[in-house]
Amino acid sequence: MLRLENVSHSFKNGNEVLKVLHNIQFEVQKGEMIALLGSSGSGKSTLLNLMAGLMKPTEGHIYIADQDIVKYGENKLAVFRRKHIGFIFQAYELIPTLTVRENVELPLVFQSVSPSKRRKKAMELLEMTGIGDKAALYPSQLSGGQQQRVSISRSLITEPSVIFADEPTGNLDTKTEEEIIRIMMALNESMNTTFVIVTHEMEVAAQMKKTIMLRDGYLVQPEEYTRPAAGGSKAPNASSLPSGVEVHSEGAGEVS
Ligand SMILES: Nc1ncnc2c1ncn2[C@@H]1O[C@H](COP(=O)(O)OP(=O)(O)OP(=O)(O)O)[C@@H](O)[C@H]1O
Repeated sequence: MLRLENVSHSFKNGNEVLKVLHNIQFEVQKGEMIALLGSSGSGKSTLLNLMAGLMKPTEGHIYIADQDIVKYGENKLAVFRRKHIGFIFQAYELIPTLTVRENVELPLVFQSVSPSKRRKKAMELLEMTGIGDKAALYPSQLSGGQQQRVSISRSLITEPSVIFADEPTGNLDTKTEEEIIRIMMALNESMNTTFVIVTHEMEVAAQMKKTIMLRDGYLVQPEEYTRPAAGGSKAPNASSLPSGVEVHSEGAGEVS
């Protein structure tokens, strides 16, 4: 479903080249829900932008639905994104002048789906996320958790191959965070939608069946995440993982 092969990325600042991702390799199967965990600056957003086709990696290949999106030009990529990728953002990113239902419908407007079909599908998703009764309200009339349910409904309406959620509970209290995670897990089960959830919160990651961790741009094993590296920024190795946690770290071991 989603496969990264030897993905590396560097940013250029003047004459300086900063390598922020090193030989990232992993695979996410259809219907899986994984957490991408890492502290601030570890490279999570960069990796997310690459996987979502918003940036191109310096090296490597990214396959989504068996297509290498790295080879795509801008126009093809934009079409591909609309069809295959859904987003959930930390700050919800809802349009304040549209009602809840209209916000959820919006991605289908760009796909020229008829108004009655759009409305029906939006209402189904709002019922599934438990806010069908809020359809006629505006985002500002909703709590943070309710706004995130709108955003989740919107991300699902195009039936994307994969949904990338960037710190989806970052603005929410613990109880609401649990609700949102529970909703995403239920949708993952019932719709078999693939989710990649970016977070720096261990509590969120702990609820996922599979976790991928980044530190200093390398994939690492879970204990490496909390333990400071001896002797500076070293690429860790991966072995003896707790059950249910899958970490791939080919290429780790080099420090450049
Ligand atoms: N456009 C850019 N130009 C130069 N360096 C960048 C750029 N974007 C990110 N970086 C650097 O890349 C590294 C990884 O940043 P990234 O935003 O991917 O981390 P993150 O794990 O998402 O952090 P956070 O949790 O704080 O959002 C950081 O050292 C950052 O300074």
